[in-house]
Order: sequence, then structure tokens, then C-alpha cells
Amino acid sequence: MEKSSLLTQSAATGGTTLQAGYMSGFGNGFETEALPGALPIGRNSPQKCAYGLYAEQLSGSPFTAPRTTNERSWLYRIRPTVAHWGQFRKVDAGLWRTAPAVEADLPIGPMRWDPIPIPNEQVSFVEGVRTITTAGDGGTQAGMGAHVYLITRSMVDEYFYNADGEMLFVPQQGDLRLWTEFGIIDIEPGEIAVIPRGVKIRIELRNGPARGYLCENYGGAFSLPERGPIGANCLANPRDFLTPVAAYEDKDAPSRMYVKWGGSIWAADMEHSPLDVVAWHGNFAPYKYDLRRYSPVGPVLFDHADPSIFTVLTSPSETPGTANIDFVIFSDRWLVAENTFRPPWYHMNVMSEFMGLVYGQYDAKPQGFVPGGISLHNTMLPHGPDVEAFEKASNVELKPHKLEGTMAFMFETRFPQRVTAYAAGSEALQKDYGAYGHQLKKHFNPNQR
Ligand SMILES: O=C(O)Cc1cc(O)ccc1O
Ligand SMILES: [Fe+2]
Repeated sequence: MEKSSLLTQSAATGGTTLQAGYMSGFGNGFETEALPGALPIGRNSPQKCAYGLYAEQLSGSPFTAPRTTNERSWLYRIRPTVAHWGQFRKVDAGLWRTAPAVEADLPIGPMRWDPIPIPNEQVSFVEGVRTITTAGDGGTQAGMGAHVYLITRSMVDEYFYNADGEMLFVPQQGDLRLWTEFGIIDIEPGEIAVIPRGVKIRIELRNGPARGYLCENYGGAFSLPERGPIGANCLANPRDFLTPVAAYEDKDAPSRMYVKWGGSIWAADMEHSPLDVVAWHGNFAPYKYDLRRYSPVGPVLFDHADPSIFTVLTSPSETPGTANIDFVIFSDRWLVAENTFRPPWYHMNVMSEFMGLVYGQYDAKPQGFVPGGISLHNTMLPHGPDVEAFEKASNVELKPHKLEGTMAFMFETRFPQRVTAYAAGSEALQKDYGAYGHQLKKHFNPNQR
């Protein structure tokens, strides 16, 4: 296994610049150390750890979970987490909500939003999360929160972890540096990052204000979907997932720790950085993935397949095949199907569909669904291509056609999604979207086949 070759001086005290460095693979048993010999060999808990470090286990699954879903890592750190622990007080959660959040009537109809504007005020990640929908129940570890994040300032001596769920970041504008306990992850629009439940982070801007989507997964950890008859390759390939090598801060400074726990946000003051993990090993760790590496597989002769063929990651529920959340993308691909209406079909779905657009155009909705925007097609509510997409796709010459420069995605959950009061009252809500179906004309003529 690759060992960290990162510089090990503290970013704060040393003046040495830390860089992101990664190990490849999905769910591997990784091991990495930022100081030589920091990782104990052949055991987890030596009587004394090298360099005076503390050993700490972070359990992402029950101890007894089957091997395929068992997740834990061992962290060798300057102070154990309990030593960072201060006097916590509940702070204003802003517009971050957790299921169940019954604030507005469950809408019976499609909903769509323009991009939520990035504010002029200074907002860090913790202050800049705007919940759009919630589904399931955070307390029973089922469902999700679907959010937009807006960031105009980096976190300085501020740290955060989420006990309520793992976090899937989908940047839409602006690059982010995620300083995590496990190392540094840099992401840009077109990439995603997953921060497991309980992993401490600090988020910095890299090139101006940032906006993106955030899926807070209360349920089973995201995993790669089965490929079935597709075989051993294509879709998201494990080697394209990147987990950071160990990097730590040895920093004593007045700091603040925020924790999202039980649907509330808590804060405590402390005197040092908690990103003090010098070495770690295990399979419970953050990762990033470049969505442009996704290799789509689709219909090569006729018909439009179900969108599940484009699943990047799936959060399983206890019912096989019924995902807590599927993260699905609609990225560049060739459309070649003959005698086929090529865009998504009209349909009603027991799963509910939250969609976003990172860049480009989405083929079912060429107008009105813009980068940074959001659409919601809830449980068993009808939807499909708008009139422009229908007319075009019904009449176009069916040559091979490449959809290019596009990246839409869907958080699809088994649970109905509740819209927050914020999203229902937002100026970004498109008031007339619910009526797009009315523009579809009647074409029926019993005398003409
Ligand atoms: O509603 C949508 O746009 C998402 C979607 C895409 C697709 O290709 C098939 C079904 C589906 O729900
Ligand atoms: Fe759909």
C-alpha cells in the first residue's frame, strides 16, 4: 500500500505548503502515514504509539456488520477526539434542516428553482447550507437531506463534523479545499467528494465564492452499484476513486468546533486544531471522484433504458434493490437508438427525484433548468420532457448524436421529499413550472396511424 510522501510540517506553524495527495481505489483497506513509522505495524493498539500519538478507532458501521459493509478506521493522532471536546452550546442552524421537517405542504406537482444566488455577506460552509428537501427520518438513519451550499468565506480555525449523515458534495461553481482529518481533498465542478459521518473537516475556498449541491445521507453508506451482466468494467471504476494521504496540523490556537448532531448544530470553543491525525489505516475514509471518468453504458440499438444505468453511487436500504438514495448522473454520451424517442419518457415513479445541473443542458428540459438550478419530481407525480424537447425528439432525424458538455444529476430516494419553508418561499422558485405539461398538445387522430 502506498505510503504518504507528503511534507509533514504543520501548515500553520511551519510555513511549508501542504498539498493534496491521493491513493486510488474504492473501499480499500488503506494505510498512510505523514511521519515515518507513525503507523503501528501488525497491531492497532500498541502500549505506546510512536511519536507520543494516541490511537483512536472511528467506527462507521456496527462492529458486527458483515465484511462487505463493515467500515472502520484507526487514527493515530496528537490528541484523542475526547480531548478536543469542549462545552457545547446549541447554535442557530440557519437554513439547515433535518428530516422529519414538516414546514410546508408536501407539493403535489413538479417544482423547479433557479440557481439560489450566492449572498454578498460572509458565509462559511456551516452558515451557507440551505436545505431544499428532506426525506425519511434522520433519527432512524433513513433518508436524506438535499441542500444547496453557498460559501463566500473560508473556515478559519473552525471545524465541523456531521454525526447525522455522510455528506456528498457536488460542486457547481468554485473550487473547494476540504481539509479533513484523513488528509486534503481538492474538488472542482465536475468532481464530487464524500465525507463519511463523523469525519472532521474545514472547508476553504480556492478561487472565489462557491455554490454546489450537498446530499446528506442518513442511511447506509454510499457504495458502488452491482454491475450484473455488464461485467467487471465501466460505470464508475473503483480505481478512479481517490482517498487522501495523511496530512496533519499541529496547531494550538483558539478554535471552534461545530457538530451537527440530532438535527441541531452545536458549537464548542477549543484550543487546538482537531485535524491532528498523523497516520491512519482502514476503509472508512473520505474520497473524491471525477464524474467525467464515468463510463456510461446504454441502449445501443433501440429504446431508452431506465436511468439506473447511470448510477454512480448507491446508498442501500434493508430492502434489496430499493435504494435509500441513488446518485445518478446524466453526462456526455452518444445517443444512437433507432426508431426511438430518445429523451426520458413520460413517467410516474415510486422513488422521488431531486435533480441538479452542474453545467450544460439537460435533454428533457432544454429551457428553464439551468446550471445551479434544481428540480423536484416527487413520489408518484407525473413528469417528462417539456413541449420543446418532445417536438424536437419526435421529429428529428435519428443520426448518432452526441450529448456534449453536460452534467446533470439526480438524488433519487425511496422516500417522498418534503420541501422546506425556505425553498417553498424562495424567490428562486419558478411559479409557472407546474404547468409545463399543459403545453403538450393533443396529437391523437383515430383515422391516421
Ligand atoms: O425525470 C428525469 O428527468 C430523470 C429521468 C431520466 C431518464 O433518462 C429516465 C427517467 C428519469 O426519471
Ligand atoms: Fe424522472
